Amino acid sequence: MSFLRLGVNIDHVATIRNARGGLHPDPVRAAHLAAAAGADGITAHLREDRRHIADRDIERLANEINLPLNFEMAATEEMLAIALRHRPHAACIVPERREERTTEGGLDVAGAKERLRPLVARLTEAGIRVSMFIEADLRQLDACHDIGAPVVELHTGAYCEHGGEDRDRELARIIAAASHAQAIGLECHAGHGLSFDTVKPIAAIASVAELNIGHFLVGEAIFVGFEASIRHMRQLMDEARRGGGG
Ligand SMILES: CC(=O)[C@@H](O)[C@H](O)COP(=O)(O)O
Ligand SMILES: NCC(=O)COP(=O)(O)O
Repeated sequence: MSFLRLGVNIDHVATIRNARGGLHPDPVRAAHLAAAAGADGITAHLREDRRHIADRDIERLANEINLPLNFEMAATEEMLAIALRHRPHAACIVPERREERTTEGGLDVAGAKERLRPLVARLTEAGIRVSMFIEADLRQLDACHDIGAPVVELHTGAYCEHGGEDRDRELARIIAAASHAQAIGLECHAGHGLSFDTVKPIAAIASVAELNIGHFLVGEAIFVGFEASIRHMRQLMDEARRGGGG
């Protein structure tokens, strides 16, 4: 069974820091703790409104941590310039609306291929591995393949938010999308809203290579500590991979 990487998203360490406008808690310190806890990568989303992660955080993460940095960014010239400046391991292109509380869905790649194609090319030329944050939709997957993106990240928000038959339906969509991604040669990641209660069915999907998880881990850290929160998530992911789905 293939290894499943855990990318820890530290956005909401910065949310707490920004609540008072100071320097504590430091997202880069959180990234070091995540590495010590066994994270395989760090994810950080530099939003246009800088509501949590700041430009200085990205600069320090790029220069100070030894784990691969997955830079989440909107498809804008501003963010492209920042990505080219810091050359993260990966860039995940995500939709953004200033008025949204959090990411509400996947990027409509199929509806913007000619706008996104040059962005993917410029990031790729800089040695940055490009991921597209999309819904579990075969048309979106084919569009990502068409524009040359090597990686997709399937949005798991609807799966996490629903229960019962609706969650089962979302899970089936994600499983089918992950299978299609593998069939057309795309590396498949998944993320958004995952928790201890929801992670195992997603982690059990053999064609998913990476999960990006943040908000829940930061919240759980308030009660058990950041390293323990991450280690628990890692244990659940490993159990799922060994066949302990559920
Ligand atoms: C793309 C995604 O699902 C998250 O990584 C993203 O960072 C969510 O935005 P907030 O972190 O601002 O909630
Ligand atoms: N792309 C998903 C991610 O990085 C983390 O999302 P969340 O766990 O903070 O909802």
